[in-house]
Amino acid sequence: MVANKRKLSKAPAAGAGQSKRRKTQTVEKKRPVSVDALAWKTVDVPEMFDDAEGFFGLEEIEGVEIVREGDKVKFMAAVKEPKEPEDDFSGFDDTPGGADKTDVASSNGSSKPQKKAQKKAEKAVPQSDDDEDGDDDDDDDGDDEPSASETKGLTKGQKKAKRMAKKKSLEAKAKKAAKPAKPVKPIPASDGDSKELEDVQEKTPKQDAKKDMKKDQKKGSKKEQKKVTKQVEKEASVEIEDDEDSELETNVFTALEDLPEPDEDLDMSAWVPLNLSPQLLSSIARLKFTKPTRIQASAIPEIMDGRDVIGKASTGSGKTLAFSIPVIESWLARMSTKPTAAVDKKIPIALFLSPTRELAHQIAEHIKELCAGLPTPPYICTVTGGLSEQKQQRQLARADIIIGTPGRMWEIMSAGSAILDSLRQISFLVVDEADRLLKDGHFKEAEEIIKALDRSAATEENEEKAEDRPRQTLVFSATFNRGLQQKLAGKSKWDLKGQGESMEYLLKKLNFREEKPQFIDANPISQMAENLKEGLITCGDMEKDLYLYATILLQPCHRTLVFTNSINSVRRLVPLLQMLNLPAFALHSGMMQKARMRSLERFKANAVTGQASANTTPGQNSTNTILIATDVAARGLDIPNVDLIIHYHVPRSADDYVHRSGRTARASAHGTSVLLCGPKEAISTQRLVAKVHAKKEAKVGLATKKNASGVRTIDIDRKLVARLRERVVLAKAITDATLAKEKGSKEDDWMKKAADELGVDYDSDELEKAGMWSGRGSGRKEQEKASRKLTKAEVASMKGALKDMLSRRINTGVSESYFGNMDVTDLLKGSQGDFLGKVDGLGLDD
Ligand SMILES: Nc1ncnc2c1ncn2[C@@H]1O[C@H](COP(=O)(O)OP(=O)(O)OP(=O)(O)O)[C@@H](O)[C@H]1O
Repeated sequence: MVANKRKLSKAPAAGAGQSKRRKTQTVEKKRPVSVDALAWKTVDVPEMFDDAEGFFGLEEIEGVEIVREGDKVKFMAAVKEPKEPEDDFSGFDDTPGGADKTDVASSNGSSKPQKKAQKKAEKAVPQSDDDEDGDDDDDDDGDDEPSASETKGLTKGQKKAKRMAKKKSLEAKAKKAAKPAKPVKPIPASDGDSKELEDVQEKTPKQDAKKDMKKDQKKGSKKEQKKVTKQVEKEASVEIEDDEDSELETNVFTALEDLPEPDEDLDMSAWVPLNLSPQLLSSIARLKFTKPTRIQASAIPEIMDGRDVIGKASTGSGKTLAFSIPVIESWLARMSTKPTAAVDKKIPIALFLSPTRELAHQIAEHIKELCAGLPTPPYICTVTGGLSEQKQQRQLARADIIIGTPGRMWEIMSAGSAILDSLRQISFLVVDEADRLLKDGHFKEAEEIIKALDRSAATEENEEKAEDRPRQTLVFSATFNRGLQQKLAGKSKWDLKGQGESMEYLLKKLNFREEKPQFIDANPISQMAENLKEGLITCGDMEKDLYLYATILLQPCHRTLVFTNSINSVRRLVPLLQMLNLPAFALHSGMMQKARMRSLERFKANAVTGQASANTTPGQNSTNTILIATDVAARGLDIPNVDLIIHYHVPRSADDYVHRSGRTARASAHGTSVLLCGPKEAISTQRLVAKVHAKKEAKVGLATKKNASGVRTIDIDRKLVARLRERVVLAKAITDATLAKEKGSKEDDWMKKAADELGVDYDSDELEKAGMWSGRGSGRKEQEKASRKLTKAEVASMKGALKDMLSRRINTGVSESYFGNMDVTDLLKGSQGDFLGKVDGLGLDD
């Protein structure tokens, strides 16, 4: 094994002996290259595979020598550059605000052909859009890692997609049998050194791929130059050992080096009643948190007293530290009494469960920040899907605190890993966002995890008695259903027998140590954050894109988070806003984990404080970054300076509304939440608002301007919005054309290949005529067809027209004949660089 490794590392070393100059010239010389540094060509598969799970992509490569050394394989190729990781919207400029700059036909006013193309576009892409009402098939309910029961119930389309993928894979295997030495490997690893290549081959969980490769190696000669096919998981979980993982993990949230030094003069007396250790107090001072929040002040002493706690407090009120501080205190106490025991036999002190991957990583970062000042901070391990399981298994073995999503956690626990034994000895089980985590998609895994934790290590069969168990249970959220709250608060009977698959049932399963856990409700009156302003804009069902754009332009802010109810909407809105020069990024559960993390990083990184002014060029408004997300971003995410939340689709439940809106106005910050409401959503919106504000006001409903609490109807300047229509229609036409072309060519390619293999003629028009595309979605198909028919020149011309429009400020209604008498500087002081004249924003500040 060692000898082999030496051999492998020797090959590049020989090259290293050459002069730098010679090295750069040896372009054609074959050298060992990582699988992912090869110039893979994507084999198109139809779009219907996009939402299915597992392997759905194929890539191929030619001109690669495969060299076998012992049980290792090297790929020899004349490849210069490592391949860039795939991005989500290949057809669009990845740079925020990226309306295509090279394709522009003219920037000097709309030319005749531009106008013609524009008209054609407006015809081809009507104002209506199936997607705007959120009634898509690709709902994303904000849960990560669907349970086994969920994947079992695949839709017809997904099953068909799986069947076809299987067929394709069998065909590929059959071809491979004829041509040996075609290694198949799942998912690209990133940085292409041969060590990583070994890791991928040794550790990939995709056993089929491994078997295929071994077979090929046995059959093939030592050196064969063949066409290699690799399978790619598209937007699915990636199981790859990769240094980039840890880099991303630590970069997503505040880097620890950035932490300020403790301020000696800080008055920390408000923390004294909590009896924290001087070490931890100094760590909190470093974070400049001079007093505990309400939930921290109430929950920390109870937890430190050894009680089980169910904590409820509004979004952004510091719940993470409320349950983390006592865990760290307990860990410090353990370290001071028996550090060697803890080191000898690593028993983690706590297991935290989170419903989403991003939240799990964020909790880890918050705890790391808290512990940054400690002489020996605890080792924290995140166990989430989408990243290398092998690496997580290794980290688990030395973890003091484990933070995981139920899906991946159960995957590891159920594999009979040694970690089970030590997990049974944890001192804390923390369930964050409990109302989400203990139901729906996570129910089964959560139940299994709890059962496994309670099984006696000795018998493996019997559950331990609660009093014998060392574990405290902490359950937190901003929302618990009202019936449950009453039970928890002792107002009705805590009798949860026979509740079936409900949250109450699982809470009972949590086997609290006490008959009744301590229920702490830090915000019994309102669930909403104190400094949140809520507004509602009514618009036509099919005008949401226009009103979304108008809201973003009218409300100057640093970061805007837009929530939709479907993945398709995210996929469509991101390029649409980019086409309108707005810096938009995507986040949904169909994305690969690294792409998700990258989006979050970009969303956080781009924001620059500062208002637009007369000097701001149109199109460079003061909204610095926009994240378009499904409910996967609704829970727990703590991103600074998010000042505006837009609900593009009305949320499915009042709780979702609370959590989405809670991404702004966190801690003591201010923020705004705006619902875009079409006529179809009016009733559900009324109900939702009534539910959310039920306790705060006797008379519930939408608030008037005078009645400032609750959700205010925003009197948006409709004339001004109308002035934005033309550019939105044009941007939408360009976006739809690009998306339709991409989708169309994939489908056509696939059908042609299938027809070829069957030996029949392929004619897409004939297929359509034969009614293959009729039924649900046929209207959308028609639109797509019309969009696809736009020529390249027409699209380029439309881009030119759009660029021209975006370069001009939007007149707010000032007659140009008065310009001579006006103070132009004052005139240009719009709330955004996009407007000529002053605009009033959304009017929620008065
Ligand atoms: N005592 C404190 N003083 C000031 N800021 C604090 C304090 N405790 C926590 N914070 C900060 O408040 C913000 C929100 O905290 P946290 O993410 O824990 O909220 P949460 O209650 O869990 O919200 P959600 O319900 O949305 O998950 C974080 O940025 C955190 O650093």
